[in-house]
Amino acid sequence: MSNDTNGGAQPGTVSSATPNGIAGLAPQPGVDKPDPILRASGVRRSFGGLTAVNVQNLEVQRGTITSLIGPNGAGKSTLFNLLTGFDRVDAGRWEFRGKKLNGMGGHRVARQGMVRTFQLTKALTRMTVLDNMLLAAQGQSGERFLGSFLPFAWQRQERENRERAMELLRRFNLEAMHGEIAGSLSGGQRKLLEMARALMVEPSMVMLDEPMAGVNPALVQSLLGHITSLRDEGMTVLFVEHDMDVIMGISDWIVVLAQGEVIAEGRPEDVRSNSAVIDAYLGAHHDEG
Ligand SMILES: Nc1ncnc2c1ncn2[C@@H]1O[C@H](COP(=O)(O)OP(=O)(O)OP(=O)(O)O)[C@@H](O)[C@H]1O
Repeated sequence: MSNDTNGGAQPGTVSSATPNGIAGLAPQPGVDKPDPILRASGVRRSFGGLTAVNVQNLEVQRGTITSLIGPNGAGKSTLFNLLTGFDRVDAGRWEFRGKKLNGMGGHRVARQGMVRTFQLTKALTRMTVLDNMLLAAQGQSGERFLGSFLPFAWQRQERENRERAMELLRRFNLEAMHGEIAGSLSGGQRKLLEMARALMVEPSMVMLDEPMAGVNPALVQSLLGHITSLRDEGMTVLFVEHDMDVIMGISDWIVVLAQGEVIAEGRPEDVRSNSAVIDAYLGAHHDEG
């Protein structure tokens, strides 16, 4: 697919570098990081009698690619939703760049610089690629509010948004598709668009929810290249992904959840050989069987 080219460094080469001061960290659940961008403690969420998330302590080191993994039902999506303001905790607190986020809805969280990707909804697939990008900026920056009082500022903002949108579409090799209906994109191109949309608000951290799901294996390397480039530009990336090969190859740090709790953390090589992780995955397979 000519529209999906590698966005930067080779993903296979990044993990051994362990950038940003985490190389010497002890691979312990809940270990403090030297320069955390996100810190969570005592975060709990139950559904009826089931404790879906019970995270005592979790820090994400600034400028890393950190992956959240765990067997089915481990609580990954629930934790992701809680941290990004799309679900409410029963208890706990978390802060991003030193600012408490408890109680903030998703749009306010995004305005703090922590942005998540979303799968394109039906409505979005009927809009053009460019309009998708412009809507992402509008939904997250409070632009409507500005426009209702200051039309000139709004016009300038709109022009800047268009410029940024086209620049990002160029970066993700979607420029030629800007006038096309988003629903006509391939699975891989949709994932690129989802990532590009998240970047409209110039976040300092992007949270990717299964960015490789449904993507043709040939395009996975391209997506990984883009993710690595984001990290290399100084962004922090947190992602939830099922594919172990993908995670081991690209992550600087891995957090493993099982039954809602962080059971292990470390560099890929630490996690790969961790017996608690192996047991959790095997246990989950037994439960399924
Ligand atoms: N809205 C909800 N109502 C009731 N139970 C829920 C709800 N959301 C999640 N759960 C339960 O909470 C637990 C954690 O689910 P969650 O989706 O967070 O896990 P996950 O690690 O993302 O799993 P998967 O990898 O299968 O997507 C599961 O037992 C799930 O059934």
